Amino acid sequence: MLALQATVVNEVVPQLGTALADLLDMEEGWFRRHFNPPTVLQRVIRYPSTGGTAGKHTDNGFFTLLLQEELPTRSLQVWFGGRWVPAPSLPDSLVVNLGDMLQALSDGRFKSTPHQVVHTGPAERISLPFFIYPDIDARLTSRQGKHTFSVAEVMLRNFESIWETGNGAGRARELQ
Ligand SMILES: O=C(O)CCC(=O)C(=O)O
Ligand SMILES: [Fe+2]
Repeated sequence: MLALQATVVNEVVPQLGTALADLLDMEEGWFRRHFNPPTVLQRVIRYPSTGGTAGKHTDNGFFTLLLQEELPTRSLQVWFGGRWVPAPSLPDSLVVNLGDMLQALSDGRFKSTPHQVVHTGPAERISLPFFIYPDIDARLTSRQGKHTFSVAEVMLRNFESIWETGNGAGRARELQ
């Protein structure tokens, strides 16, 4: 494993995951039990210097850790306070986007983060998202019992929606 992947999986995910589970008021040991191990999807995205975009969407996992190349331009935009806010790429930092599974597990108390990428150059831009899900074999129930789902089934539905039917990711359709 690369040093970056080891830091993400062994340090950032457990610390942030435990803190979120606490905020969600989940029972003692909930994070350890359902993220043993976490499911981590890693992607490398290149936006050419001539420009490139990622349409507005939410990520469908628990949360996403996004490492952005340090550029003076702010291509990642986050929907906040009723408008698109550009997110800076700060040195040695990760952007955290909350995912749809976290929204469901919190019975809607936390909202997944709508975001999009509008990159207009002049340099190329590389981003490295780590999509963090619970154990792929987990079946989870939200804090108030309103949602129950299988992690594997939700992941498969998301894959089909993006890559087979072309309907976009997460809450993409709600955001239109
Ligand atoms: O390239 C980025 O900064 C974000 C990519 C993204 O939102 C995604 O892959 O889900
Ligand atoms: Fe995303």
